[in-house]
Amino acid sequence: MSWLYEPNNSFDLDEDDVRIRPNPKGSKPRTKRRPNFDDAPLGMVTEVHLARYQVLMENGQTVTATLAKELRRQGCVTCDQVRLDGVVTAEKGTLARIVKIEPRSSELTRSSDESDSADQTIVANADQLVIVMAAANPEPRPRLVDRYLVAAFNAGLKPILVMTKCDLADPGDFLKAFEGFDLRIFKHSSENPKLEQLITWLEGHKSVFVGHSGVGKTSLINLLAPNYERATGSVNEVTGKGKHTSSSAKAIPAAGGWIIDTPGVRTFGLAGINSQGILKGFADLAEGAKSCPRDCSHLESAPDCELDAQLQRGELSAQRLDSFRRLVGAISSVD
Ligand SMILES: Nc1nc2c(ncn2[C@@H]2O[C@H](COP(=O)(O)OP(=O)(O)OP(=O)(O)O)[C@@H](O)[C@H]2O)c(=O)[nH]1
Ligand SMILES: [Zn+2]
Repeated sequence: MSWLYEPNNSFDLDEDDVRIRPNPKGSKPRTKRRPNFDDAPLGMVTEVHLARYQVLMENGQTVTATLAKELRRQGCVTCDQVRLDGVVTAEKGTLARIVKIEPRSSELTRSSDESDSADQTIVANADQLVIVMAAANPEPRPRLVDRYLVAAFNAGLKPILVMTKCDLADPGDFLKAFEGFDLRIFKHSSENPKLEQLITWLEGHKSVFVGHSGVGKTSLINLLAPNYERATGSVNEVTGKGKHTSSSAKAIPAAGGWIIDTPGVRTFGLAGINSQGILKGFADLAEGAKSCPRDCSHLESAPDCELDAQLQRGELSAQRLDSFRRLVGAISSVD
């Protein structure tokens, strides 16, 4: 448990409170005693750039801040609710300090495909994932949508699939593969944008937009947030990959909620995600799966999978089970 959650009455120090560490400089030993920042000014991180955090405060001002050393290991990301200490003003050249990160309601992480490297949290506290795919040019990629769906369900985010460039091709056939998911679908064409339905879905939510290069994600965000100019140079034009030091998710107020643009995030690794995470997107299957043998893969090949028994008894939809198994298959093929 971190020092942030220490009860207020624990400020009487005794010897156990002193952290013993090698102290070559002979400076004073550090103690656990720290101020309580529960009432410090609160804001939301809208962007992280080169260890500087843009924090939108409750009074509408945007303050630039650094992250207290104690919080660096924990990490602070876009949409984190944070408390500030120091010079909390929007004045140029001043720097505040993030001294507390409020508990997160969700974490969207880009887990690596190599299980030994660390996951990278991209956005905190979001509740929707908007998957942007083009109907053509570039061709839609069903496997990539599956990966995004796994990431969304695992993080507890509601997915929305936006098909762009519907003026170039009819995405009807492509979309048939996604009928078995709890997934809202929006068809878009920049030639004739009719965004009302999408805007109602975005209202009051924090929605993370993801998509691979060229699908029209920036064009769409610019339509939804006309005052937003994406910072250029955050994505390498040649490799299409974001530079880790400079690219970060950026939260933009739009459509009565928040749109979070993710330059440089093209795909999500799936290592470390298990079928339990995917079941979060399949409430109708989750109950039955509890009766499965321990470590059941829930795949068609799994012996005694309770989901098969339920299917035979007509208690669940074959389409839903197929869709669930397709996503479980996607994570299994990585391991
Ligand atoms: N025909 C058609 N073209 C579109 C549509 N939306 C975007 N485009 C075009 O597709 C190209 C790519 O659009 P962008 O918005 O830059 O795509 P992006 O997904 O942001 O791509 P990156 O900048 O690489 O991340 C541009 O030439 C757009 O004009 C659409 O609905 N229909
Ligand atoms: Zn099972």
